[in-house]
Amino acid sequence: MRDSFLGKRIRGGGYAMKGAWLLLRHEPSVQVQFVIAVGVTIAGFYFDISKTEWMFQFTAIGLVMGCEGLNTAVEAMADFVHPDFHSKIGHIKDVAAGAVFFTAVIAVIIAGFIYLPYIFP
Ligand SMILES: Nc1ncnc2c1ncn2[C@@H]1O[C@H](COP(=O)(O)OP(=O)(O)OP(=O)(O)O)[C@@H](O)[C@H]1O
Repeated sequence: MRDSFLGKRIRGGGYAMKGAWLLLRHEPSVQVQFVIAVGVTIAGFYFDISKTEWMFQFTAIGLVMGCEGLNTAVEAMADFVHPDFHSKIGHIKDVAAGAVFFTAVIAVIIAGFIYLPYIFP
């Protein structure tokens, strides 16, 4: 069972959940995003948003937190392979952070589309 197709997939899922827990436990940026995700989920219940709005909201949350997790992995990898200061490492980290920025801007726009009509009817 351990080395079967299903066994490997189940083990992979366990590693992924461990990684998600590590991000939530140790990464301040992911922790902030998690608090914001809980906040907008409460807001979603408060304003009784539609099913489509829930889908966009969860897509935005998943995009931002997923991208932030990958950015954290890129930063850790960069620091591991080249702990010293190097302009190439700086470029790699800036580009990875830029990817998170794209998703964060889109998430703010989606939040505006969802909540502004409820707040200013
Ligand atoms: N080794 C390095 N060489 C060159 N520039 C670096 C290096 N490390 C960091 N930088 C620069 O500093 C910025 C911040 O890097 P850092 O690794 O501290 O990430 P951070 O945004 O502070 O994330 P975190 O708070 O999660 O550590 C990078 O985007 C990059 O411009």
